[in-house]
Amino acid sequence: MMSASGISCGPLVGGVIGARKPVYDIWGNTVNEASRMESTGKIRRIQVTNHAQQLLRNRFELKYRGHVAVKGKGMMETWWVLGRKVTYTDRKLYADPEDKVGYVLLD
Ligand SMILES: Nc1ncnc2c1ncn2[C@@H]1O[C@H](COP(=O)(O)OP(=O)(O)OP(=O)(O)O)[C@@H](O)[C@H]1O
Repeated sequence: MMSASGISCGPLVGGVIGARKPVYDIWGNTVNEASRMESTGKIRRIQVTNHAQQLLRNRFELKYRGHVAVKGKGMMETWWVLGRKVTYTDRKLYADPEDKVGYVLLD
């Protein structure tokens, strides 16, 4: 199965609604943004908001996408998540022991 993914970070409200058939759901601007990151993204890519990128950038390799038109929000700056950053302690993942920093591509 091929899918696009989106991530946003921020406040939201979660809870169970329904008496006969209770379901847990989440609501808020953050949820809508995450959904828009998915719907304006690309297959096999992870698109994230500015706030999410700030929280991820120390541990993940990101690439600036630019301004994206988002329904209900206007233009938003977004980033692609390329993969996890590999640190010195992860060097065993590399054949070259001197290759101290790199990243693992997701695709
Ligand atoms: N709890 C949730 N789980 C998954 N997706 C959600 C959730 N809440 C909102 N969304 C999705 O976030 C998007 C933005 O929500 P919004 O309230 O702006 O809807 P809308 O303006 O009617 O958008 P659309 O035209 O996409 O239906 C919608 O596509 C909606 O399906």
